[in-house]
Formats: sequence, C-alpha cells, structure tokens
Amino acid sequence: MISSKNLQFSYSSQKHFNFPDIFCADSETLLILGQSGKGKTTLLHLLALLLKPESGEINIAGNEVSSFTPSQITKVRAQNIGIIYQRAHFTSSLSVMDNILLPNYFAGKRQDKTKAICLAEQLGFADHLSKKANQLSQGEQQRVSIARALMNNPNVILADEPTSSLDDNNCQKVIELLKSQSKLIDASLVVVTHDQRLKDEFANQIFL
Ligand SMILES: Nc1ncnc2c1ncn2[C@@H]1O[C@H](COP(=O)(O)OP(=O)(O)OP(=O)(O)O)[C@@H](O)[C@H]1O
Repeated sequence: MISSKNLQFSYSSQKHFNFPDIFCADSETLLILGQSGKGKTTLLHLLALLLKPESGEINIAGNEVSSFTPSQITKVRAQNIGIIYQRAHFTSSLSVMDNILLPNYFAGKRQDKTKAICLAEQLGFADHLSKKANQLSQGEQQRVSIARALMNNPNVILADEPTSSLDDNNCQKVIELLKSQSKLIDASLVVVTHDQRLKDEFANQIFL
C-alpha cells in the first residue's frame, strides 16, 4: 500500500508543486497522467523516497516516513519499493544477471538466482542474462528494469514512463506484465506517464 497527503515540493521559488493525494492499495493499480513538465517524475521520486517533500506525508506499507532518519528511509525503500526509471540505469561492468541481483544485495537478502532466471524467462530475455546491459535493445532493457524492480517482491512498484520507448505491441506486453506480476505478489502498482495508450488500461487514474 502507498498513500500520500498534501505533498508539496519546490526546485526553486518559481518551480513549486502541490500534488494531489495518492492512494493505491495492495494488488491495486493507479495511473498518473500528465503532460511533459507537469511533475510526474518529481512525484514518482517523492513516492520512491528519493526526494524529500517540503511538506506532506507519505505512507508505505504502514510506515509513515515523515519522521524517519535517512538510514530508515533507505531501508524502507530497499525492502518495499521496486522502481522502474524513465531511463534504465545499469552498472555497465556487470552482466544483466548481476544487475538484476543487485536489489537483493541492497536489501541485505541472499542473491536469488532462481528467481532472476524465472523472471527473465517470463519477461523474455533469458538468452541475454550473461550479456552486458548496454548490448540489449531499449525494449529489452525496459524488461530487465522490470525484472530488477520485482526481485525483492516489493510492496509497491513505481514505474516512470515504462512504455514511452515501445511500439504498440511491446507497450501492451509490458503493461500486461507489470499488471500480472504486481498482482502475483500483491503489490501496489503506480505508473506515471504521458502515454495516452495507457488510458484505457487502468481503472484508477489521476491527472496532474
Ligand atoms: N533537478 C531539477 N532542478 C530544477 N528543476 C527541475 C529539476 N527536475 C525537474 N525540474 C523541472 O520541474 C518540472 C517537472 O519536471 P518532471 O521531470 O517532474 O516533469 P514530467 O512531468 O515528468 O516531465 P516529462 O514527461 O517531460 O518527463 C520541469 O519543468 C523540470 O524542468
């Protein structure tokens, strides 16, 4: 479960955001739509506890994090949140497999290679596990990002424009995968996008 209340954030005195309240229960989905520059990535990074709000509350899996220390926040993030970034970031010196295993390491868990292989098979990139991530196409990298976000069975999956670089066929596939995988682990799935193709795919929607 993830929720937020009265979230405010500023990059500068000219760039101030007052975000609508968010609520997404376990196993539910939420689509946040908005045109370029409306603050979608900013909101997602606030919900991912990567940015600190000026004011307001964020609750993740029962943790109201406003008064948490940085190390408590890092722990809540590592244990509860899976993030799919707008542009996939990988550690270039590591194989695809080792990149997928990194979240286990950051959460202090044992490296679950069986789960990594299983996700790679479900997401259709099992043949690429020993390659470096930069040898993969954009669409393949997007699917590796999804696998990486799912490795710790997060309570909350946050996806930033997961379909923007994909054709219609792969767009549909990625959304189905995100929805089915999050349902499988009872996670809340929050997607921010300007991709109008996703409008009919999510029952709960918010416009920025
Ligand atoms: N680090 C930063 N410092 C100052 N301004 C920023 C910073 N990051 C983003 N902004 C500004 O805040 C606004 C919102 O940015 P954000 O990336 O959240 O929008 P977005 O809705 O995700 O846009 P897009 O769809 O183009 O990715 C933009 O005008 C952007 O220029």
